[in-house]
Amino acid sequence: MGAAGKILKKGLGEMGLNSGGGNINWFPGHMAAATRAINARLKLADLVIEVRDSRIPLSSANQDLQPRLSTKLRVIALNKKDLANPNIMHKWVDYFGSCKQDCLPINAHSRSSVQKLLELVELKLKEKIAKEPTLLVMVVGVPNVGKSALINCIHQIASSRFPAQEKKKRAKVGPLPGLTQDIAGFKIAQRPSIYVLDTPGVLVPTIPDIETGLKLALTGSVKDSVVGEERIAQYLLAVLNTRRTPFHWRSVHDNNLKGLQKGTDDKHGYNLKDLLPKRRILPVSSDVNYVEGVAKEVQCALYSSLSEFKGDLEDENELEILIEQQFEALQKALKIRNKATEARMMVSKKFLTLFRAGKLGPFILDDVPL
Ligand SMILES: Nc1nc2c(ncn2[C@@H]2O[C@H](COP(=O)(O)OP(=O)(O)OP(=O)(O)O)[C@@H](O)[C@H]2O)c(=O)[nH]1
Repeated sequence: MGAAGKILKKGLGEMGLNSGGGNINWFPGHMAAATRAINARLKLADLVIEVRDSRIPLSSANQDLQPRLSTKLRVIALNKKDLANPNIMHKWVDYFGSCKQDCLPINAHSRSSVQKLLELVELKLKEKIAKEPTLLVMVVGVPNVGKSALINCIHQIASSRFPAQEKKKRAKVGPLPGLTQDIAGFKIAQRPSIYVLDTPGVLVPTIPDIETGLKLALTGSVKDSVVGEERIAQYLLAVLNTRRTPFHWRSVHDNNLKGLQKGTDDKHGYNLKDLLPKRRILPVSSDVNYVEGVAKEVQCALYSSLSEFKGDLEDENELEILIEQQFEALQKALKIRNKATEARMMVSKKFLTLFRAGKLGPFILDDVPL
């Protein structure tokens, strides 16, 4: 386990949680029922689209259901590819290829991306297509990976392919003759008919260790309240520092400094432009600029604190000291003036929001297995 892993283990240990992850109640109440429900519906599916988060291609799987899923015709859709590091993505595609598993990085908000996924699905179903009149595709995945976004996009594509179909086309299907049942889905192909079920199967993520739990929390598959925003932010800082990511933000820092310098230089003289009434800026673009500006401030703060740090990043105690300094630097960068107790929570929430929206850059948190 790296220093990032140790830090979070230590932090969670103080909360009285164990390091194995097995005894933590990550998903109170729903586990067994959810798994039973998915198993029953999986029987009906001719092909399964397993949606995973591109940022955690392995951690966003459900290990309990993998044996079951691997017996089915399956395509793994690595969703949110826009948030994942494109320089590493191809290694994951190669990895799944080496496991003889079809996989495709997608962005569920992009129609052309989902269209490519449907082409792959139709190709995989080609063999079955010869034998069956109606085929069913089911979308499954752990919470928040983008199953609904994908299904909505498939619905749009289906409606343009078959404009006559009502909002919820009902497909008559059944696992055995005589046991036909009505299932709601969208028709994406004809002769034979291929339907994509309109309700996704929500899988319970597997949490074999705390680090996996933290990655799932960081990407939104585990509720923040289960671990706490501060610990998730602490983990994110540990990951960024041990990967030396803030060093990549040097140019952001240098450009920011140049900008500040220019700002003070400009103040020396009057400028006619400053006296004219300001043009109204559309709120949407000013919001975007504001968020970009905040993200830059955060990157500069983390770059400065890491470059000034003289300790050993592999030593968990020293890394922890750096992280404490960075919480303070982030508070300034984010202009949070609340009391110390509230400030930490606010810093964590804003920092996580920036990361989750991809404003700190694209990441892949899992390592490709050797
Ligand atoms: N950046 C990005 N965001 C996405 C993408 N797909 C989905 N999202 C966002 O991810 C969040 C979760 O998407 P959902 O479609 O609700 O995910 P889900 O898997 O149905 O979630 P549950 O209902 O909790 O199981 C939403 O904010 C989506 O807008 C994507 O490809 N890229």
